[in-house]
Amino acid sequence: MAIEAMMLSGLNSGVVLSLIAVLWTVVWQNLQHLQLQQFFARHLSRHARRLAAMVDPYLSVTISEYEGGRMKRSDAYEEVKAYLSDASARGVRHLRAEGAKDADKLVLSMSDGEEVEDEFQGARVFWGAFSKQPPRSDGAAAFWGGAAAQEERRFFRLYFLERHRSLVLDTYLPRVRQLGRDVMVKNRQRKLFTNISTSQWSDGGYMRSAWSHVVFEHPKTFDTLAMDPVQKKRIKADLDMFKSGKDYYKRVGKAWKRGYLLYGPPGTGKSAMIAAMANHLDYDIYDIELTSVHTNTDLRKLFIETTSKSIIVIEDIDCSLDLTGAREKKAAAEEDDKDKKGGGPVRPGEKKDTSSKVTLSGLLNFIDGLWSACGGERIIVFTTNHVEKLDPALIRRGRMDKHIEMSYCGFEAFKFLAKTYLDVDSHPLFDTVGELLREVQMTPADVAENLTPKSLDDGPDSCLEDLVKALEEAKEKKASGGDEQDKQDEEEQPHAQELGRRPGHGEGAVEEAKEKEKASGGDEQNQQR
Ligand SMILES: Nc1ncnc2c1ncn2[C@@H]1O[C@H](COP(=O)(O)OP(=O)(O)OP(=O)(O)O)[C@@H](O)[C@H]1O
Ligand SMILES: [Mg+2]
Repeated sequence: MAIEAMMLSGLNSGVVLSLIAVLWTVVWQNLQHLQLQQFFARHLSRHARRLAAMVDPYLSVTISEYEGGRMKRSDAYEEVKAYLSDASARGVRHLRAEGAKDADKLVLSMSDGEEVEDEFQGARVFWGAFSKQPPRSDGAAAFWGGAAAQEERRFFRLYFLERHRSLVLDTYLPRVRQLGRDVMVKNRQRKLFTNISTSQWSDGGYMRSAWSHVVFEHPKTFDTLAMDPVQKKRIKADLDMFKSGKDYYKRVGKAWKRGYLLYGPPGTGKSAMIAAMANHLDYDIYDIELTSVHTNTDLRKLFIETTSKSIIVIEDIDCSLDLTGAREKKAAAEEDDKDKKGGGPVRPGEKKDTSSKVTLSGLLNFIDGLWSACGGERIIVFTTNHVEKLDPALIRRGRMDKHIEMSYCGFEAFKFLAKTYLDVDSHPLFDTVGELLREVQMTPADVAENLTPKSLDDGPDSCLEDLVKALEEAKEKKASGGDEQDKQDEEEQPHAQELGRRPGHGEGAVEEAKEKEKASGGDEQNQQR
């Protein structure tokens, strides 16, 4: 088709001949698997190349799917693929289809062996899509390459006339990448990744990717998250600043990442906040289940496989790792040592120790920018119900840059939820609810549940009555269970004293954190009350 077009446009026969020669070479490269070629290939393709060299003024640029020893997917390849997806739909007979953001739409790209023509400022260029079998690699390379190491190696090759060299290399290709990025944004389906247990990474000799994913479609946004409007505005501004901070991070020599610590009792909206952050930034989420990660090396591999524009989440960090008490430097160093010596990838047939050996030092290393050096634009979020249990080293500034307390529902948060769930700005029961919320602690999750209509007959009146009832019950329970609670607190006292903190829901640590934050002046406190 390309040849026909060239003839029609009246280009000289030398160009046509050269294109034939180039296409001939390409065809033969693609037919490598045929036995027939083994006989002719060596002679004919050499002649074709010689012919091309004599008359061929064409140059080519190859853009492969993987770069850097196949550990990292090439951004350029993805961008070219996205750019060509538009062009592909026009002139290509065989297309590959993938899902797009809009559930009914498909993103089309060229199948292997297809070719598409493009024109830029009077220069005509040709793109070809190819793939070849991966060479047999050793176990370690296959491990680090993951599933990708077993896949065919895809690449695009761009052909253009020598006289268009600088136009193509300096202007056209950067433009293609830029337009490709725009198409990617348009079609991007955000994903929620979860890590596969490391014992399944190497399954009967087949190296799997460390992550599996589903499409991320969480409806929570900052518009439906109940919290102090000033704090919400600040968090959004912080996220916006991060997203557009590429040059800033480069200038100050920091890895382009930011750590958030979300702490507070269960049901106060920590997970909801992560979803809102992902929706606000349009990022993917990588949810790391640390108990399924067996060594520090595995943790590094997981991190290397994350892509930029992502939020890496470790929920309930205090439950995932034994981080209580002082930092056991020696134990951590020993673990690290073991990890370096023998904790690496498990080969097929080897027995896997299933207990997690991820250490605090491994985790610190992970968030310290050492591994984030392999790519930018990543946010790391830890959540915990017990901030007092976390090692100070883990949450110090530079690691967890921003500490956000998510607390029980206050009157402002209640009014916000009433507006969101019931579409009411005021109601005679508001004052009663406000008073009760001052006396008992109820999480936004419980308030939201009470405000959710349970039948078609339910309206603001019945829902608010339900909430008042629930709050009164909680108040009674608190009054009758007060003595018991005091006893329990006394029992907990020794441990709390050991830690040098007051007992209870970690208020001591929270207060400490607040004081420190006041001193440093940099933190967010989501005081919903
Ligand atoms: N501040 C809030 N604003 C709006 N909805 C909230 C808020 N907090 C909680 N919710 C709602 O309550 C439910 C539970 O909240 P979420 O899972 O975010 O709590 P969590 O703090 O992550 O709890 P856990 O510590 O148990 O993981 C969600 O459906 C969420 O939409
Ligand atoms: Mg949660």
